[in-house]
Amino acid sequence: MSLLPVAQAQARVLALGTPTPVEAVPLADALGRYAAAPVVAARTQPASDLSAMDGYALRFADLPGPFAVIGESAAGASFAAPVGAGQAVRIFTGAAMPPGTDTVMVQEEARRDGAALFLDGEGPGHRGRNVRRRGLDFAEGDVLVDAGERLTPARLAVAATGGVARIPVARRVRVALAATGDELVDPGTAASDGALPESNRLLLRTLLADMAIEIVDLGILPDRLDVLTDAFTRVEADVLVTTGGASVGDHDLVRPALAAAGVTLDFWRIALRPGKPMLAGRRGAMAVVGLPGNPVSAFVTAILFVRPLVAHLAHAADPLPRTDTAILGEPLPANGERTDYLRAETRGGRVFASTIQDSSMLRTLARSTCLIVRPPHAPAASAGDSAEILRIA
Ligand SMILES: Nc1nc2c(c(=O)[nH]1)N[C@H]1C(S)=C(S)[C@@H](COP(=O)(O)OP(=O)(O)OC[C@H]3O[C@@H](n4cnc5c(N)ncnc54)[C@H](O)[C@@H]3O)O[C@H]1N2
Ligand code: MOO
Repeated sequence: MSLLPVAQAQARVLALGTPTPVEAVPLADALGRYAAAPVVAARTQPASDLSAMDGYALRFADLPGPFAVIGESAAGASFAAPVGAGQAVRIFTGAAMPPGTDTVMVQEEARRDGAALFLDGEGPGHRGRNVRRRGLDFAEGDVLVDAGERLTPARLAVAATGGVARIPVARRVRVALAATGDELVDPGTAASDGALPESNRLLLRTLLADMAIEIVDLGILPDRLDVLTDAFTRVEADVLVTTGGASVGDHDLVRPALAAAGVTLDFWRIALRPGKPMLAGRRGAMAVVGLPGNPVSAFVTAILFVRPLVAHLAHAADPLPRTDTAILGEPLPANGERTDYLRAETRGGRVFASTIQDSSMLRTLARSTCLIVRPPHAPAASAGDSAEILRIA
């Protein structure tokens, strides 16, 4: 079987999943989810012309005054009577402009003598100065958040201001996690020399922690065909993610166990380093992604495939990770046929790839701030060249 290019593999993984049903949730519960329909403003903001400053509302044409102060307008307690020529109203930030006024004189430039008001400074430079016009931010009926956009704190705040109380989002995505390998033990367990603390489920759980998911933890499974097959047959989830046992060794039993559990394989092996032995398939509506066991390979494939798949199920319009551009601090050799994701650090505004790029080395990964993306057959690059990077810290 030939190696699948990364972009094709991503498209095929996304196509394996069915976006989950929609529920309307209160704004405070919608963080990190994706709007399943456009969020539309139910009101105009500001709903009327408002003062942007503490000072005096007046008619620009009457400047430089003097003015007679005839009342006060505060946020939530506006002055409703019409304001005539030569008159002004004391006003505070966020308060409605009284009818007839069009400009605010800031209080730092005002001098009061009883009800008389004098300009004591340059004054507002133009009609409408220090006034926020009705609808400045948005109008009723405007789309505040597009369908498929991620709900960030700022997007939730604008929805609240738009008079929206609940947003339709996908129900939580159920993600089943299984680590495989006879050598693996729970972290912190007193263990023999041959034992290795298991870290991939933690990596996956935490890489997905900012998304609306429910984890179905299948734990650490041994390298036994019957046990793996049984676990993969019973699991109920939107996505099953396994790690380890994806390669060609005698103890790499994930593929045969998935097949025995009724999973149809869509592809196996990607033109990717690290992460080549990844596999993907489905059982009914459940998407299945088998990540390689090496922790760095699991990390890279989780970012390139698992997070996007979960985002796609959660109705994200744009689920793939975004890359940036950075300047190389050192030359890089020409690349082979696989897209390479080099662990790298940023120093002085330039990126430096780690000397050893072994996919077992978590400390190197932990020190890295980005992955340098080297496309298939990229020519050698020099210090100072720009390169595509994926930020990871
Ligand atoms: N003859 C070949 N051998 C290998 C190939 C190949 O093409 N031909 N591919 C290599 C590549 S690339 C990778 S990546 C690995 C992936 O293999 P597996 O998915 O079968 O992973 P394992 O053998 O189970 O484990 C690899 C390594 O990672 C450790 N591991 C596994 N799971 C965890 C976990 N949950 N937490 C921490 N560490 C874990 C495991 O102990 C091994 O050291 O195959 C190459 N071989
Ligand atoms: O692809 Mo493996 O993930 O290079 O080490």
